Amino acid sequence: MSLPDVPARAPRSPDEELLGAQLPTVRADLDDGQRTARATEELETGFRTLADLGRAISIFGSARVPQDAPEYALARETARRLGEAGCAIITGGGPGLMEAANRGAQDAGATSVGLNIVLPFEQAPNPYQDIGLLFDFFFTRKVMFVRYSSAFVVFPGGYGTLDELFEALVLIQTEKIDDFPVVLVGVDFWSPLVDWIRGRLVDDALISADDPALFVVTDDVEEIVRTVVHGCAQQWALPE
Ligand SMILES: C/C(=C\CNc1ncnc2c1ncn2[C@@H]1O[C@H](COP(=O)(O)O)[C@@H](O)[C@H]1O)CO
Repeated sequence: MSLPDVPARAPRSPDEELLGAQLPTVRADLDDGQRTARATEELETGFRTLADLGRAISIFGSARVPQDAPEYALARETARRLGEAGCAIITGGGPGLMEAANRGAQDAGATSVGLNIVLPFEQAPNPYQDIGLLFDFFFTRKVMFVRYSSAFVVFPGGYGTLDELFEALVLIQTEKIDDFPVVLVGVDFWSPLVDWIRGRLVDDALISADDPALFVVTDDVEEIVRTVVHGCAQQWALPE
């Protein structure tokens, strides 16, 4: 079958240049060696920059929550408390709950890290970052969240937040990582998903009966800090 003769448009992002490289409709600007080099460079820069970060927690949540929302205040307070407990805070560096968490880290004088992502639309990094890295690729950035943190604290969010949550759960379930707390903050927000996980995924035998125990759901900052600090101590072989 011959390919249609259509004009190839410029890729809108490095992701599209990579992921659309087989398509006649997206112009291929690089060869595979150059694409590999681009991803490798992101990994190397991340590894070099974060090598001495020490204990850190990743906090995730919606890019769209405004500053006056209760979730913003809770994310800020959670990050502050985790910062006071001696942890650096890592976020996606964007607006909304990412900004709240970076801000809370700085409130505590803890190191505040933003793993910013280049997006096809205009987007400024939030101004509360001590270390800001800029990634073209989501997949290289995701390596940093897991490698450099000892737990994920996940606030309400959309596709991006769910992607980050489920990545961690798959890594734990498949024993790629262990002693890695995942805390879902917001009982009201997360309960329908948790009910579906139990009532559908467990009942249909798509996950094991004990897989829902891979995460904790709470609204309580004390419980978040306790759960996360315990996981950190296990990973870093620290006394509690
Ligand atoms: C969509 C909008 C802004 C997007 N800006 C982002 N900047 C940095 N990181 C982002 C952004 N969007 C998603 N992420 C990652 O996913 C999580 C939030 O996604 P959600 O879909 O909003 O839940 C977050 O933790 C980031 O790592 C303007 O509205």
